[in-house]
Amino acid sequence: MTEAIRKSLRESPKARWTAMVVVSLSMFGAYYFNYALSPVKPILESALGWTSSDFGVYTSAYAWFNVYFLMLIFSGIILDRLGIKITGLGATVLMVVGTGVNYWAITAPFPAGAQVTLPLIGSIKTEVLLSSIGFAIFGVGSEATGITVSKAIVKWFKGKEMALAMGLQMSIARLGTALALAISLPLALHFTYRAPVAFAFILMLLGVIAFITYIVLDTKLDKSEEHIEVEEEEPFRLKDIVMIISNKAFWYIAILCVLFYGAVFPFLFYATDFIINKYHVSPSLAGLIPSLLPFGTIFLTPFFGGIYDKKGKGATIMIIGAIMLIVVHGFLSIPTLDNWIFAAAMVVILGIAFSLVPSAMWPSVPKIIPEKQLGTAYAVIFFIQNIGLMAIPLLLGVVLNSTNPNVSPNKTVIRKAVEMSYTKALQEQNITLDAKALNIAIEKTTSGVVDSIVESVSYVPTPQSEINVEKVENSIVANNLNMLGSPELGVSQEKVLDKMGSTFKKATFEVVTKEKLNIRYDYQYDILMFTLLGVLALLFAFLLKREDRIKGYGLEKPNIES
Ligand SMILES: NCCCC[C@H](NC(=O)[C@@H](N)CCCCN)C(=O)O
Repeated sequence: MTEAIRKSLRESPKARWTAMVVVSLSMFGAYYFNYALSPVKPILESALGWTSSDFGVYTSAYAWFNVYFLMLIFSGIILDRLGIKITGLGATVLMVVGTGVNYWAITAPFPAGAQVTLPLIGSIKTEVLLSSIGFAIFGVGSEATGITVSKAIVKWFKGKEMALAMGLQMSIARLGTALALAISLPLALHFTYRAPVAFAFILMLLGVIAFITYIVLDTKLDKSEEHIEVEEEEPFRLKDIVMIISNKAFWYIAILCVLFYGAVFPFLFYATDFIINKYHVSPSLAGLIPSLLPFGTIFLTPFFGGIYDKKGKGATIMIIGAIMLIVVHGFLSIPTLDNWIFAAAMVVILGIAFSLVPSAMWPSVPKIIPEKQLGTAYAVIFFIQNIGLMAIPLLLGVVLNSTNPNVSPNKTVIRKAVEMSYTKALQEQNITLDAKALNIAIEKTTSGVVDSIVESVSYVPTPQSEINVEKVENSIVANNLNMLGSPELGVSQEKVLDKMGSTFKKATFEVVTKEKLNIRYDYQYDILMFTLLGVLALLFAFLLKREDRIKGYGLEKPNIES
């Protein structure tokens, strides 16, 4: 392997830490954009009529091209063959293009209800499809930048504070996530729902500038090593992929990665709804609890990285993180522990686990795989991780629906009754609403009723066999119209619609709670699935430690060479 230790620019702490900060800034915008639209979901629902499943399609699009077109694998090979500079520049430009397409898609005036029909996906709103394509292009750029940044950090920090540097790189990236959680909604409320995407576009341009600055530093590093005696490395060849995938320890890390991230990211995706359903809290408080996690990791990931650099124990750190994962999900699955403060404490512990494992896992890869193969190695790990992050939420959805078979049909009953109530009341009051506005009003009223029942009422649901769906629907409609009463003269249409919304919420609430319809999701089996992922992660962390003992990779040794 290349050994360049005589007066290389790497020897200057100022130079290598500057390089770390500059290259990490190219990922800051990526992590911002990844989460920029989540807080804006309700606004997009009312402004563009997006539904939750539209959001599901949009979110999953991040991995489409990386997984189905193997773009991540190609990115890894390109990185190892063409180097950090070309790959990083191409990848950051791709993020700009993807964000630009996304912005255009939500700005272009498509006719209301414009849809396209695609094989496998079925009918999809034109703007959802186009913004998803933008997000998929962005996903290719973002993941390719991720592996490039990792390889760049190894280049500057091998034998030095590599885990601290990687930890700080992740912190800088997660600051982008924190920024998205903090400012996306205010930006959208103050300007328009397009503002967070426009801001992401600016961050992506800054990301390209940051990477160009990094290229200058990287070129200086290469120059500083030109005259140093180095043992020449063989260039990367395609057969190197075989070497990577025939390495047992590499597979243990890749599997540990997908299991561990699979028990964190998809949990965060479902966490708000899980907390509302199990801990009886309002959606706004429930939304705050999962956001504790990224904030904690900003400080803890570099902290644990620093420990790994100085004291070693990389495999042990991963084992501890996996144990914490099991404890957290295990406790969250216990039905009687239903206090939200307890849930918040568990999320904080999950944050510690989510700092421990990444702080040791990513810097361990260069101890197992030679530097010239690192791009491909990181790419294969990211690829497997992306497959898991696409598949696990789908599996969770299937488990949730099959363990709660009545919840979704009962919610449909409520929605249908609310829809019938609006149609009748609007007819009676001679108001014509366009289909989009009507749909939004129905969605808002339905989710308002469901949320307030789940938050504030606890009852043993009536067995489904005893529910007469038609009778329940008719009672809801009758109660809604009865409570609404006759039209008031001289009141604006806006006020009438507001009154309909609030009255229908109250009246529907009364009937649903009287009939004791089951509309609360029980997440127990999903959380047990996360616990199982944790158990498997622990198993692979132990296997990794054993393999390290056999092969002597040095995972338990400090990263800083003395
Ligand atoms: N030096 C390696 C850094 C990896 C950080 C890691 N990122 C990922 O795993 C990406 N593949 C992002 C996946 C996110 C998908 N929404 C991290 O911990 O963020």
